[in-house]
Parts: sequence; C-alpha cells; structure tokens
Amino acid sequence: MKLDKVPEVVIQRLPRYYRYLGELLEEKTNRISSMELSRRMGLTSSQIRQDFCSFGEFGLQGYGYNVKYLREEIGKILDLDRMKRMIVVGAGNLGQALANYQFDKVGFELIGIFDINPRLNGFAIRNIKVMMMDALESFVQENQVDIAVLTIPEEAALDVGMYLEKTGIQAIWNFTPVDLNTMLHICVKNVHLDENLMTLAYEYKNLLKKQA
Ligand SMILES: NC(=O)c1ccc[n+]([C@@H]2O[C@H](COP(=O)([O-])OP(=O)(O)OC[C@H]3O[C@@H](n4cnc5c(N)ncnc54)[C@H](O)[C@@H]3O)[C@@H](O)[C@H]2O)c1
Repeated sequence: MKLDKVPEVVIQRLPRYYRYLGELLEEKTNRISSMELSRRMGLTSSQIRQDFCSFGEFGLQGYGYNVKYLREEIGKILDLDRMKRMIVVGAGNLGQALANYQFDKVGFELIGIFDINPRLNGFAIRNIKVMMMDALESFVQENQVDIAVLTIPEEAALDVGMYLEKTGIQAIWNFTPVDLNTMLHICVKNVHLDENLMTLAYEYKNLLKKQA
C-alpha cells in the first residue's frame, strides 16, 4: 500500500467511503463498480478510481470492488480496527450530547467524563459518572486514554488543552472556537459546526438565486 503518498484530500474522503461501503454491506451488496459507487456518492467514477489507486489496487478491471475487503482496508488506513478510548472534558450541553452518542459503532469508546462544576459530580451519562477535573490526571495514568473530546468554554480552552497535553493525551477532538492545533504539539482536530452552517447559507443563497 502506497500510504505515504496518499493526498490529504483523499484521506478526508475516506470516512465517507467507509460509511457508504458499510451501507452496501448492510444491503448485502458484495461487489460494486466505481460507476455505481459514484452514482450513489455523487462523485465521478474516475475520481473514485483515482482515490483508490492512491492507496493501492482494490478492484479488478471489469469486476468492480469487493465491498467488504475495500471497507476493511479503508478501516485499516483510518485505524478503525483498533478501538480508541475517549474522555469528554466539559459536561455541558455539547459535552452531554456527544457523550450520549454511541461512537462505539465506528470504533471510539467513551470511558470517562470530566467537568469542574461540582453540581455535575456523579451525574451519569450512559452509566458513566461525571468526575471532577482533579481526578483526570490519575485517571489518564490508570487508563489508556487516546482522545479527549474538548467541550468547555472558549476562555478555558488553551489552559485545559495544554494540561491535557501534559497528562500525556495525544489527540484532542476540539469543539471550542480556539484553533488549538496551532498551539499544541499533539493531534488536534477542530470542529466548527457554524462554519459548515455558513457554507450552507452560501449554497442556499445560490439555490434561491437560481429559482428567482
Ligand atoms: N464546534 C462547534 O460547532 C460548537 C457548537 C456548539 C458549541 N461549541 C463550543 O463548545 C463549547 C461548549 O459549549 P456548551 O454549549 O456545551 O457550553 P456549556 O456551558 O453548556 O458547557 C461547558 C461545560 O464546561 C465546563 N467547564 C468550564 N470550564 C472547565 C474547565 N476548565 N475544565 C473542565 N470543564 C470546564 C462547565 O462547567 C460546563 O459544564 C463552547 O466552547 C462552545 O463555544 C462548539
């Protein structure tokens, strides 16, 4: 597999391929042509062939792709075949919503929830009790924590981000508005739902223009 050369844009598309291939498996579809996959996904078939070519040879000309094998290989590239252990830091509106969602299905297990608000101490979400921040460091020492989901107020983001880095956590799924990736030396994925919403506004404007 020519993994070193996989372009970033292709990596960004892999979760989407993974999801579609999962749906195909649920429908008991074992093989699919790039043409059919492109129709479903709204990509061109040459784009799909090019993407898959960049990380190896997955299909035979004329036979299409083996859905199960392709999904497994994409899962390996994304490292989804190894369960990753997550904690949520900040058990407010967003933290609770994320903690309630079962990311287990795609390989992420929630093992701890932390906050500074004593009123949340012991409050359970999916049988996991919220712990106070002063318990975080020893929790990380005793449990293998791969990812911290950061859902705290903007003002606390940098300090807590640096603290998490110090405890040895090496990946943060950051929902705060602070782009921590530029400030920390670990893996950080910033999520800005509002930016996605703004691009929807742009597309919506264009649709309305076309209809006028
Ligand atoms: N990325 C997005 O698209 C998106 C969408 C909504 C909200 N947000 C952001 O997510 C964050 C959380 O939003 P919310 O609505 O859940 O807020 P919230 O006020 O409901 O929850 C924040 C929680 O963090 C806790 N907290 C505060 N300081 C802390 C610290 N130092 N350590 C640990 N816990 C601490 C609070 O006690 C509270 O429970 C905010 O930064 C908000 O801007 C991002």
